[in-house]
This record gives sequence, structure tokens and C-alpha cells, in this order.
Amino acid sequence: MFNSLSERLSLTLKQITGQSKLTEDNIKTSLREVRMALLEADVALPVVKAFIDRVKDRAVGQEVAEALNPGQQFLKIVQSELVHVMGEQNEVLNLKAQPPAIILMAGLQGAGKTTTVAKLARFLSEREKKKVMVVSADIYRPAAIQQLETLAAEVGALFFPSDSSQQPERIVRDAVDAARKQAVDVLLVDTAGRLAIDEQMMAEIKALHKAIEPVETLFVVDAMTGQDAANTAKAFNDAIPITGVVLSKADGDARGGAALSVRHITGKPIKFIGMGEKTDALEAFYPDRIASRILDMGDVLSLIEEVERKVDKVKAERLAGKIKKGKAFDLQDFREQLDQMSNMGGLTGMMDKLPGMGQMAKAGNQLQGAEKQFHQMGVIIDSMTPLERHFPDKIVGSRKRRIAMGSGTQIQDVNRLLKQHKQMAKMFKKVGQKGGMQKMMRGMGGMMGGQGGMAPGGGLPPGLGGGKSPF
Ligand SMILES: Nc1nc2c(ncn2[C@@H]2O[C@H](COP(=O)(O)OP(=O)(O)OP(=O)(O)O)[C@@H](O)[C@H]2O)c(=O)[nH]1
Repeated sequence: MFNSLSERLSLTLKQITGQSKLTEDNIKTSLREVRMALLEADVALPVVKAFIDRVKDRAVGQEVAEALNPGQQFLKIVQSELVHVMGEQNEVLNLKAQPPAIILMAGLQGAGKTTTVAKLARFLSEREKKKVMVVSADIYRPAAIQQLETLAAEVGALFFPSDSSQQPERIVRDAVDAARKQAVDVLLVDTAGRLAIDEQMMAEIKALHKAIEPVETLFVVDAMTGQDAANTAKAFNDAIPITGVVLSKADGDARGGAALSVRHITGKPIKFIGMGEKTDALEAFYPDRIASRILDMGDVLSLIEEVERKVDKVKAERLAGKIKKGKAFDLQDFREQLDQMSNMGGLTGMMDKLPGMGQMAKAGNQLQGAEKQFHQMGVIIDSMTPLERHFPDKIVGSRKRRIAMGSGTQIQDVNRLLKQHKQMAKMFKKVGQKGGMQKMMRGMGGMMGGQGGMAPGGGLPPGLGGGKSPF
């Protein structure tokens, strides 16, 4: 995410770090570099201009903190201006309405509306404990209604059926009635996309807006379209006031132009970012956290939240208890650890959020190689019987060949997995015997489990933002 911008800015800021003093001259060079970095990231020109002016004013002005050197000082100003340009704070959804609170979703074709409706439904029901209903008013693409129905079932939201012979206005009015009768807290309304913002789209959505008076109107834009995303959102907002923007596909956006332009150009906040195709890949938009990611300073808070949400605490506690009691770490335990890691977005997903690791994550090939290997290990373990997973030492040569065949791998892959597991099991045994559990958990960043892994600040190695482990 935002790799190119982050790389460019990190380089620029490194250059100025060596300076003993911030002068008009060396600021000029650095500002030019920052400007170039922003333009290359496809940030809209008025935003770049305003950004550079503010950084310049503050850097040349009276902001000398004694504890900082000029490079750090400059970095601090750039960071706080990045936060400023993205809107300072996270803006939460406004759900204060006579139930159902209605959220109208709009966006261009393929922007990611339907996926975002499903993600939001999941977000609201899982995290906010709301009863959610979804409805599609897209009568032009029958598959869109079906797509929403499937996704609704996946995320456990109520689905209000509609079909392409109906009028969008009728559909949404009926959905509101149904939602009211079923005591639904939030009704999410998916609408048809268009290739561009045209009169027909606006007329239809205006009518819908009038009919249901949504408490939130969210415009979904594809982050990869850069500053165009901000301009499209502005054009839409000029016709119907939106309450916020959802930036989809931010996971594939190396530039960051949309994230940095939307607020300034539209005056509206980005409320969420889409970070993948799956229904759990939605993050609330925090300007300060995104600024840290852009500057490769990590986003430890998001990582901790993710650990808390995604790590299966029951399994992690069970493993911690097992090891403390000196019981064997078997292949089933190993499999569960692989699953936990994959839930966390794999190695690359985690690295991206650790300070200073962004560049490493970008170097990516090795990481991707490791991810592939983890995936392969999972498949191999799945091809074993429960007994084999529990007693891997008993797996004989002929079974290894069958396991390799069953998992589409080679016998040497199976051997490698068994060897790696043996080493891990040995380490766990030693740790269990010596009561060195705490030390090991701390060393492993607590990701492998135990109470410490789940506590805020305990999920990361000290020095990487995790602070003291509660162990
Ligand atoms: N990588 C990634 N892909 C996404 C994200 N959000 C949506 N997509 C993908 O983008 C494509 C289009 O998403 P849809 O949700 O169907 O888009 P839409 O706006 O409803 O499309 P129309 O109904 O045709 O206007 C799908 O392949 C989604 O899986 C995201 O945050 N990250």
C-alpha cells in the first residue's frame, strides 16, 4: 500500500536528516523532492500546492523543538501535514437515526460498491453488534442482485429480495418498510453503477435519496484511479451531498494519490478503506495511521487491533497451556499457527504495518516465497490423517510418498516440513520445561498465542512498538 510514495518520501527525509540546521536552502531542496513525490503519487495539484505551502510555513517558522534534530523536525512537520490533509481524525459512521439508519451506497461501475456493502454489513454486525439488512436497487445488472444475496448470506446479514422488473424507488421503499417491521438497526442500500457520472445516474440516485432520506450517503471510489477518484467524488457531491467516501482497493494502490486528495478536493472525509476482496478487508480510515504507513513508520495500532480481532484466542490460549504443561507441539498445532498467520494477512500484510518494515515488505520476493512455503505446509498437513498429525515420527516412507502425492508436492517437501516441525517441537518442549514460555512468546512477538499476544502492546516485540510484554 502506497509503496512508491513511501519509498520516495523516506529517501527525501533521509537526505535532510544529515543536516545540522534547517535553512531556507535545504528546505527548498527537500520541499522540491516532497512535491515531486506527491505529484508522482498522483496527488491533485491544488492539494500538493497547499501541502507544500503549509510545510514550508511551519518549517521556516518557529517550530524548533529542542529534543529534535532538523531532520526529525522536518519529518514531524511532514507527518502532521499528511494527517491534516487527510482530515485529522477518523470520522465514524453516523447511525443516530430512528431505526433503521439508512446508508445509501453509490459509485461508478466496478468501484467496489457491492463488495463494500457486504464488508460494511459484516463490520456493523460483528463489531457494532447491529442488526443489518441489505438491498440492491441495481435493476440493470441482474447478477448484481444475486451477488449481493450471496454476500449477504456469507456475512450473515438479512437480504431484502428485489428483481430487475421493479422500480428502484419502489424497491427501496419496500425495503425500508421491511427493515422497520423486522427491527433492523441499519439498512444498507446498494445502487447501480455507471461508467461516468451522467444525468441518468444522478436523476435516479436523487430520487432514491429523496425517497429514503439516508443518514449516510457513501461514495465508493477505486483508490487506484488516483486523483480522478477525488474529482469523481466531488462531481457527485456537487449534485447530492455525500457524507463520506469509501476508498476501495487501497491494498493494490502503490501511489496514494486518492487518499491524499479526497478530503481537500471534496471537503468530505474518507470513512473507510477497502484492503482486499474478502468481506473482512475493511478498515476504518485513520489519517494518522495512514500517514505513518506512508512514511514507513508503521501502523502498530491497526496491527494490534487486527491481532485482537483475528487471532483465535481460544486456540491460542489452549496452545499456551499445552506448552506450559510440557505437552507435545504436534502438526495440528502447527497447522493452527499457519491459519492464524494467514488470517492476519500473511507475512506481507503484517510487515506492512511494522515500523521500518515497509521497505522490507517491498523487497517482497523472499517474503512471498516464504508465504508460498507456509501455504504448501498447510496443504501437506491437510493430507495427513489425524493420527499422523499427532505422531509425525511414525510416518513411514510409503506414507510420505502418498502424502506428497495427495498434496501435489514432492517427498522432499514433506521431509522438510517434518524437519521444521521437529525443530519447533523441540524448542517448545525446552521452553515448556524451563518455564521459559514468557521469554519465547515475547521473542515471537506474542503472535503465536498466550494472553500476552492478545493484549494491546503485548502483540509485538518490544522495540517495534509493542512495549513491554505482560509476560
Ligand atoms: N483488491 C481489492 N479488490 C476489491 C476491493 N473491493 C472490491 N474489489 C473487487 O473489485 C471488483 C468489483 O467489485 P464490485 O463490488 O462488484 O463493484 P461494484 O461497484 O458493485 O460493481 P457494479 O455493480 O458493476 O457497478 C470485484 O472483483 C471485487 O472483488 C478491495 O478493497 N480490494
